[in-house]
Formats: sequence, structure tokens, C-alpha cells
Amino acid sequence: MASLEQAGPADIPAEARERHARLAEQVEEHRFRYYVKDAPLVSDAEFDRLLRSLEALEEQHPGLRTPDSPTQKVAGAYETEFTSVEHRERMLSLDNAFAEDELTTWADRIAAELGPPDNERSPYHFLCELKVDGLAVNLTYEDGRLTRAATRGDGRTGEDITQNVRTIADIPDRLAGDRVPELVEIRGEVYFPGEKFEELNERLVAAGEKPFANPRNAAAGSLRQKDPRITATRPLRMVVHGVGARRGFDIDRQSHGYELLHEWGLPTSSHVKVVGSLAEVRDFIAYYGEHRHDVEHEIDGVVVKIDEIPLQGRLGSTSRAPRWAIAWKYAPEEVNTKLVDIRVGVGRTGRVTPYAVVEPVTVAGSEVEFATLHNQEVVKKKGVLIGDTVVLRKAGDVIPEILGPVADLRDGTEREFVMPERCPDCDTPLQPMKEGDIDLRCPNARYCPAQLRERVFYLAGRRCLDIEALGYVAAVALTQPLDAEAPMRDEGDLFSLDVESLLPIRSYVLDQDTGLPKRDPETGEEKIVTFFANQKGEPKKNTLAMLDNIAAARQRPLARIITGLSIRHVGPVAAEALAREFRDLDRIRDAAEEELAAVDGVGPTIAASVKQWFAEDWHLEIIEKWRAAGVKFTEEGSDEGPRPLEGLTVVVTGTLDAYTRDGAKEALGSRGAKVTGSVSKKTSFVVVGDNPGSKYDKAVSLKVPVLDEEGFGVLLEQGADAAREVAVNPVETDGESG
Ligand SMILES: NC(=O)c1ccc[n+]([C@@H]2O[C@H](COP(=O)([O-])OP(=O)(O)OC[C@H]3O[C@@H](n4cnc5c(N)ncnc54)[C@H](O)[C@@H]3O)[C@@H](O)[C@H]2O)c1
Ligand SMILES: [Zn+2]
Repeated sequence: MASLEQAGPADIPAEARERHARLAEQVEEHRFRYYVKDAPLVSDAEFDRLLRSLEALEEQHPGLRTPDSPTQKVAGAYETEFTSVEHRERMLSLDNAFAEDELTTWADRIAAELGPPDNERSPYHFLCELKVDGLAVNLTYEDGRLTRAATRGDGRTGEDITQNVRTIADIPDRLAGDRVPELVEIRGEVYFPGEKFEELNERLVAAGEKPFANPRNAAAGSLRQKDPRITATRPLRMVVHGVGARRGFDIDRQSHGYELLHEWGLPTSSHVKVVGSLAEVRDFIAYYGEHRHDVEHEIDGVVVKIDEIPLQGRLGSTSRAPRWAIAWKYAPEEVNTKLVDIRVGVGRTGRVTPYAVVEPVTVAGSEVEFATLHNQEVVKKKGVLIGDTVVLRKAGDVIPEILGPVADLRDGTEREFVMPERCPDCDTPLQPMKEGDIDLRCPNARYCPAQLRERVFYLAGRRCLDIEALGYVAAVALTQPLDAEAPMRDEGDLFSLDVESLLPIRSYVLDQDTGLPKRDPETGEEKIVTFFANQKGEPKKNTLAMLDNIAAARQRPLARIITGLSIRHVGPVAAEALAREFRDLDRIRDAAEEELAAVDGVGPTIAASVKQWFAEDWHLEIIEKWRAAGVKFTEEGSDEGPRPLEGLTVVVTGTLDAYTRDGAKEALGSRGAKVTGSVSKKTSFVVVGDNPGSKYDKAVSLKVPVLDEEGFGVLLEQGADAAREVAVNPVETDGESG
């Protein structure tokens, strides 16, 4: 082999050659794991980085860029269990752009060859499409019949998966219409719908098989089954995005080609747009950067193509990728990291939930250390073990979650998570919420320090008593001080706090996500604060402000007080309904369960929970203490005010900056609007925050006026007519618009 290693020009240092060989081998190994095993060991982002290092090295030493370098190939040519078949026309990969200037460089290179897009001799267009995160497939139709389906393989030769592809409902066996061609190769992407992914992994784990790390691998693994009957049980789907060899028809523009494919009954995408400038390409990229999760399949980027087919031919291809297209990649939302531990946290209502502690990683722009695991069943279903390398996903504003383990990296030291039998904070034996429930809770509602702390924090929050200066650290200091009696043994003490007793209090600073003490980054010691007093032992400004705010909170509207009681299932909306109906806390206490259940927006579950809450003596004591302190438990004529939005039906979707979901509902409800959960033709407005989901699409298709957060403000302050004026016109993304 020595002769091979010395094959490059003599001026390439041995070190560079060795590094190149090592990187190339790694890339090949990862490709094998990805394309053949459907079980990668590293995240796509890590793989892309490896490939980029290899490219950079070849940039430095062009002599290393031999035709068999992984940078010059579509992927490896592997022996697999499938019969290999030749594609009539090569299947290529795509060049990637990870940054603005790479996109500009691509467009400049095209302009150097063809002139600017609007040049007179031969103007051209950019076809913008979504980059479907799936598995590339080539379908051959002869005289309208599906005769073969193959994976991409090395671009020339792929694997014959015809029988498996025939089980996919989206893919017609026969092309429709009367313009069916003699021969056509259709290129597209088979994907596994994200919402069905969890279910599949659950089934696999239950059957003792390895779960897939993400939907892309699930698609590849499901399609590349020896037994097509297994493929048939998987909900695979397809999107087509290109044409290979063809006979018996001609197309001048790729976008026109899609119209033809659609006519033939093939699953084309509705998210394509033809534009005339790079600026509009950037708008498309930005739009789907925002709406990445509103699409029916996962996307990892946007593909930009020159729409004019003759110009595609003129620009040509390298051995690996066409020059007339480029893939813009969005920031990765999935990373691999180590699952260091699984711990449990105790919530406000006593619910005990496991969460993952992972080696800190940056994903979707923020550092992640914890991920939710919901309950012990979820841990089992995902098949993760403590010590596993796991795939962690953080999509937009959504809480980080663990998709699954990279099972092939296990070394035997991993261990299973065991749900504790006792509360980590008060050692009380845990119980199911009710018989047969998966969720466990700590029944020690009154004295469990974690529950009390969380309740006090919530009670002081914006949707309840809105006590400024009583945040998480203060809640810890009030309920769990170090070596002193707690100023608040329960909520009943809130209005009788006095400044003298607060001053000496020292406490840990607990992390809000985990309830664990924060540490000083330098010394590593747990942080301890004297929260209420300054160095001279005098009350801090904040402490005085907190006490003033507590006094003022006695006048809060009844609904907010009810919300603050942490009655299970009673959020701001139910509290509002109860307050409006009964106007007095004592009347709610005395009402029969049926009476409560009959209230619009309450129902039997909430009614039962309210009755249970009032059946606890210590709860009644809280009320009496508060009453003695001057808290007002009655509501005078709350709904006699003007109801300017009477008659409107509004849907709120996505996250708003200035309102919680419930806060937005309350603001609408108190002005007389009806708030519902689903969009129909009768909906007056849909208020859309970040990551709005399918309701937004529905609003667009039904032409219901859509309000952004600013428009929502206009609706609340100026009414429906003014809001209609500022309703946003959603970007139409279906079909072509030249
Ligand atoms: N994690 C790993 O170990 C590992 C190993 C190998 C590859 N990978 C990942 O696989 C990908 C690389 O694979 P690649 O070479 O196929 O390149 P690519 O995914 O960057 O782009 C090429 C592919 O995009 C697909 N595609 C999706 N939507 C398309 C559209 N609208 N128009 C045209 N094509 C579209 C095509 O099938 C095409 O083959 C990268 O994301 C890489 O990170 C990961
Ligand atoms: Zn407890």
C-alpha cells in the first residue's frame, strides 16, 4: 500500500496525505452506515463537517482530489442484499450552501455563464423547492407502467426496490391521462411522516428491535426491507422533484414538468415557487425558515434550481452534482449527545416527571442541557438507556426532546432508568394520579417543598397575582430557606410576610428547569444568596417592592385568584368561567358538582377537581387567612363592561411574545369574543404567533383573515374593522408565480 500513499505529487506533505486518507475513510464508513445500514453513528451536521474538512484539505492540496475521493462521488458503491440496477441517466447529489456568501457565489457563477437572470437573449428563473429529508428514489415508467424502482446508490447503479415501492400508496402503478410517455425516469424523495415516527419506534422497541434515530432513517430502513410485506405496514410517502431519462415528450421548464407529473398522478409538491431574482430566493428561504415545521414532511433546507431545462444542459454537472442547482441548508435541529442521567422533577400539582440530563450541546441556536421525557413509559418506549449517545432534537421554540438512542454505539456500560418509588424532595411514596394512570405524583401536596415552591412561583406569576419581584429565586427563599423556618409554610402566609423575618434568610439558587442548585462557575460550589437583605443587612429595594406588590395583589380580579390556587385542571380559562358565573369564591365552594359542571367551559373533570380542592381543610385555611388579610373574593359586575368583540369567533395559534395562550384567550373572552380551537369558514380571525402549525394553513385555504401579534393588538384596542385592515396576506406558495 505504500506505493499508493505516495501516489500524490511529491510536494504534498505526508502529514496532509495521512490526514486525507483518514478523513476519507471516516466519510466512507459513515456513508456505509447511513446508506446501507440506515443507522448512522453521527449527526448529519457532523458528517457534513467531516466532508467539508476533506474538501478544504483538497482545496489546499489539489493533488489529493483524485476521482475516487469521497468528495467527487455521489456516495459509495456498496454490496448490499438487493439486486443492483443501472439508472438510465445518472442520479446526482447537490452542492450545499451553508452561508449567504455561498449562495451568492453560486448565483455569480451562473451569471458569469448566462448573464443576469433578466438578460435579453435568454432570461432565466430560479425554481425554489423544499429539500425533503428522505431517501432518494428513481422510478422508471415505461408506456405508463411502473417497471422499476431503485435507490440512488453511487448515482449510476442503485438497489432494486421495486416490490417495496409498489406498497407506497402515493406512487401510482400506472400513469394517468392521455399524454403518457414512452419512457420516463422520475426522481423523488420517500419520507416517513414525522407524526407517525414515535409510534413506529414504540412498536419496534416493544418487539425487542432497535428503534430508528430519526424519521429519515425510518424511511430508508422501512423501504430497504428484504420483505416488502414489512414495508407495506409502514406509512411511507413520496414527493417527486425531478426527471431523469425521457422519451416521447419534451419539457422546456422544470416547473412545467411538474405540472405534467401532477397530471400523471405523481405526488408533486405544493411548496414550489418560480422567481426571477436572488432576492426572492432569499425570501423563500426565510419564509420556510420560519415555517419549517408547518410542512407535511421534514425539511433540511431549500433547493434552488435554474428552471429552464436547456440552460440546465448548458451549465452541466460535475461528477457529483449539477451546476444548475444548489441546496441551502438550514441550521441543524438534531445533534448527537450523551445521555448523562435521567432524573425526576416534581411539578406544581405533584406530578413527577423524568427528564434527561445531557452533555451540553448547541442546537437550533441555543445551549441544551436538559430534555423532557414526559413519563417513565416514554423512557421505555424510546428505548434509551442512561449512558447512551442519543439524537436530540430542538425544533424552533419547542422544548428539546430525545428522539432515540444510537444503539450501535453502546458498549455495555449503559443502564436502564428506574422510576424512583419516593419523592426526591420529600421522600413520600409516589402514587399514580388515579388508578391505572401512568403519571405518578407526590401526594404530599401541603408540605412537599418542591410542590410548594412551584405553587408559590406560579401564584405570583403574571397570569395569577402578578407580584413583581417575586420570581423563582424569591419563591425558593420564601419556602426553602437554609437553616431557618420558612416564612411561607403554605400559601396562607403570603399576605402576612413581614420584612424583619425576611432579612436573615439565606437560600440556594435553584435552576427553574430542574430544581437543582446552581453552581458558581469558578469555584464549582453551590450558590447561596441572601436574597432579601443587602450587605448592610437592610431590606433591598426589591424586597420592599415585593411587599408592596403583595399588598396590592389583594385586589386582583377573582379569576386570577382562582387560577393562583393551583386547583388541578383549573387554568385561567376555567377560572374566568367560574368567576363570571358565580362572582364569589364562597358560592363556588358551596356549589354542587353538577352546578359547576354545567358552566360553559368547565365540565365534569374540572368540577370534580374543584370539589376535591375545597374538601381539604388546609385549603380552606388558606382562604380564611387571605380573607382575614383583606383579599377580595368577590367580583362586581365583571361582565357588565363593554363587549366590543361580541359575535366574533377567534382562533389563536402559535406562540405570541407578549401573551401566553391563556392570556390571549382571556383578553378576547373579556371583550366578548368567542375563542375556539379549530378554524372553519365561520372563524372571524386567526391570530398567528411563531410556529403556528396547520391552523395557519387552514386559515389561508379558507381565506380567513390572519392577524400577527401586532394585528392582534389592533383587534383588542380598535375592534374588528380596524383589524381587518391590517390582516396580513399570507404568502401563497402553491404553484408557480412567475
Ligand atoms: N449522518 C451520517 O453519518 C451521514 C452519512 C452520509 C450522509 N449523511 C447526510 O445525507 C446527506 C447527504 O446526502 P446527499 O449526498 O444525498 O446530499 P444532500 O442530501 O445534501 O442532497 C442531495 C439529495 O437531496 C435530495 N432532495 C431532496 N429534496 C430535493 C429537491 N426538492 N430537489 C432535488 N433534490 C432533492 C435528492 O434526493 C438528492 O439526492 C446530508 O444531509 C448528510 O449529512 C449523513
Ligand atoms: Zn414530595
